[in-house]
Amino acid sequence: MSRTTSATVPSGPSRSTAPAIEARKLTKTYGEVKALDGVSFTAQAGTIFALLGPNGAGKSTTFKILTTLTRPDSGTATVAGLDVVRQADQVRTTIGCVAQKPQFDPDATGRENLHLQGRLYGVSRAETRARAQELLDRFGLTKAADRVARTYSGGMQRKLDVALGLMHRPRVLFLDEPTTGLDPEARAEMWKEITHLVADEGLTILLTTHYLDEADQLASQVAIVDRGRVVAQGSPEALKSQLRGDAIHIELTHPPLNGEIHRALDRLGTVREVTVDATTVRARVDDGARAVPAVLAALESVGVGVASVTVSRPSLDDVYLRYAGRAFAQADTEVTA
Ligand SMILES: Nc1ncnc2c1ncn2[C@@H]1O[C@H](COP(=O)(O)OP(=O)(O)OP(=O)(O)O)[C@@H](O)[C@H]1O
Repeated sequence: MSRTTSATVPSGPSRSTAPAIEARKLTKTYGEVKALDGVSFTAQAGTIFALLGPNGAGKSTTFKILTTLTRPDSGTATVAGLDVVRQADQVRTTIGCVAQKPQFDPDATGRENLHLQGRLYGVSRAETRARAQELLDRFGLTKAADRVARTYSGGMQRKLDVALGLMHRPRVLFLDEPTTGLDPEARAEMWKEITHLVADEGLTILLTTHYLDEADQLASQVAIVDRGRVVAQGSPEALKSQLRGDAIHIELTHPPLNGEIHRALDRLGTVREVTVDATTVRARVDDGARAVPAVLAALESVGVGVASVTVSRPSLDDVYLRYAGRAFAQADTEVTA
């Protein structure tokens, strides 16, 4: 199914009105693949902005353009008011960048890694020592500071990577999938650190993620990216509150016959935005609890077996479904496959 529409949802005031990042109609093609097809968004200073999308949506390509690692084919972007193509060198000293792949030297200690990073950025010796200690304390790495980084847990290694990105006190920090591969506890800790960073260091953070809950929890603004385009943008609350009523999620016992479910639910006149895939039906209704008996009866009348029914308030998953025309998990698996 093709995408339906796109939207920008207004939301409440942010801490500052100056844009820290502006992307305008970015395009990028790799051979036959159109990775970006006109990506535009604005992130305000002093906020956390999330680029949320399934695998292959174009998040990393946008990240690479904004951090000057690659150039767009067309379109423009500024970071802290600097053009990412024409003023790439200045952008590099203004931003911190934490890529998906580890950036530390596994055979050096945490402290040595931080000292080296400080020197690479031309930070004075005294400031490097002080900043390294400050970051080790902030990320709970002081005890492990003089152990080689190879011996750190996954969560500690990720924290060291973020600390490296902060050594030169950047104004804007880019985090590419900051919690991928972390266990739930390490993930929660990383979320806490990211939130504190914005408050304590006055940073703007742009993070890419394919975790809906991560964008929902952390970001004051989210741009949902699908197939190289921003299909919806706004605060998580504003995006969700746009969707009227409740979401109904029905797991079927076996794949449905083509068209049967749509016809049966349409006849009820109270069910909208019905999507059906392998063994799942999703739809929206004004009052979930009231609608469920009629929905189940309608499915039974066309011989469809139901394994479970869930009624929930709208989530970012529902927002994605509305604007991309397919469920987030389905899009994630399509590209992986
Ligand atoms: N260097 C490259 N050469 C060829 N194709 C590429 C290259 N980089 C990205 N692509 C393609 O461009 C599209 C967007 O990729 P991108 O990595 O930006 O997506 P993503 O949203 O970051 O996904 P993921 O979370 O899987 O990294 C994908 O189809 C990808 O295969």
